Amino acid sequence: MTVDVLKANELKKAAPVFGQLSFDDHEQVVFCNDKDTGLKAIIGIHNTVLGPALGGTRMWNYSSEWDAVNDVLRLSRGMTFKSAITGLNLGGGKAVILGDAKTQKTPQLMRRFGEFVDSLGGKYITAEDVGMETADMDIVREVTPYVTGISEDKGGAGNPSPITAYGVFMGMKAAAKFKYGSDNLKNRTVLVQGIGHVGESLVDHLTKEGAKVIISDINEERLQQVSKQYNATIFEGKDVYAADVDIYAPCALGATINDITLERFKADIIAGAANNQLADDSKHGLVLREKGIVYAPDFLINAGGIINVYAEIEGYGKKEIMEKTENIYHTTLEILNEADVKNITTHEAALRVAQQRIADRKNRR
Ligand SMILES: NC(=O)c1ccc[n+]([C@@H]2O[C@H](COP(=O)([O-])OP(=O)(O)OC[C@H]3O[C@@H](n4cnc5c(N)ncnc54)[C@H](O)[C@@H]3O)[C@@H](O)[C@H]2O)c1
Repeated sequence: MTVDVLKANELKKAAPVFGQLSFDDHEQVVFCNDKDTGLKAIIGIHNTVLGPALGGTRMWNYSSEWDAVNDVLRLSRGMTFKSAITGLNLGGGKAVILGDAKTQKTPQLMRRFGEFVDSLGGKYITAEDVGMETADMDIVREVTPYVTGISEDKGGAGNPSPITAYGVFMGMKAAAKFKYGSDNLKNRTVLVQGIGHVGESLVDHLTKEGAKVIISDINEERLQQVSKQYNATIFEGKDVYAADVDIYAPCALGATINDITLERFKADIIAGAANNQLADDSKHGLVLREKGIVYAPDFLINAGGIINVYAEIEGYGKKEIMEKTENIYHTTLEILNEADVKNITTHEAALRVAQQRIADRKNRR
């Protein structure tokens, strides 16, 4: 998934890895190459103070290798803060495989990728992300124990996406409580951008709550199917960012909140599953605050998936998974109030909590 923050030309001007803004003190970056299977992958390990770096693998047809490097670095950094704020003993990491998941993903390629993960001896633990299925993680499991998100019949916690969607729903309700004084989303208009694994499940929760759901996706077939199943309205306008809705839920790409889109938002609340929604954390977080748009930090409210896969390591069950995910409601409300009191962005408020937990652990060592 390309990120709008720095384009290839700008990245080239910076030092290739250590000099990138997104490098941000990564502990280790591993480039994996295998001619026989066509595998080209990058594993980013941002921080392991709290535990092994856990984060999914994304397979995406990047427009350049620079975009892939930038994406994996931004994503693995985000995982550090996601696990820290959620109270999990995990560090932050992520992997990207360069290529088209529909045409270039083979069992051989996934197995080879698993061998690279295994070579890190547990410092990085993988899972699924965009372009990956639970079945792919089952293949990775054949060659390494350092994988989560495997099938339930193979001892895993299964597909994390429905849990992620539930956490996003909780975060969205908390944001509504903060903005409107009530967390009831009945009759609120919610635009869900991207109705993939997480987006569709979010549509399900919203529909059951009685919200007016509008959906947008680049996949026409999915649009028709989800619209029919949940009686959701397909977005017909030209500009999804200017849609006249109460809540915008980005569940597709990162960096959709950027210099170009920011001026156009009419929504009161932004709460969605996509990672790295703010193209520039501090700059765009501040503009949202000035415009009075309540932004529920992505790495806080989309943590349901990591809570689910962490169960495979810690051995807790569905009940605890759901309780921890439901708690996203309270944490989100606390962070929104904290940001308000301290007059800082909601992203900054969440980041401070996460960074403090990491600093405390480091000091105790
Ligand atoms: N799956 C999880 O548990 C999880 C956990 C945390 C964060 N996330 C993040 O949530 C987002 C969605 O994850 P997913 O697993 O549902 O992915 P997915 O690949 O299943 O779904 C993504 C959907 O977005 C659509 N899409 C792509 N570009 C679009 C565009 N420009 N406009 C509208 N739609 C577009 C795709 O067609 C697809 O339907 C990703 O950013 C992912 O990193 C997912």
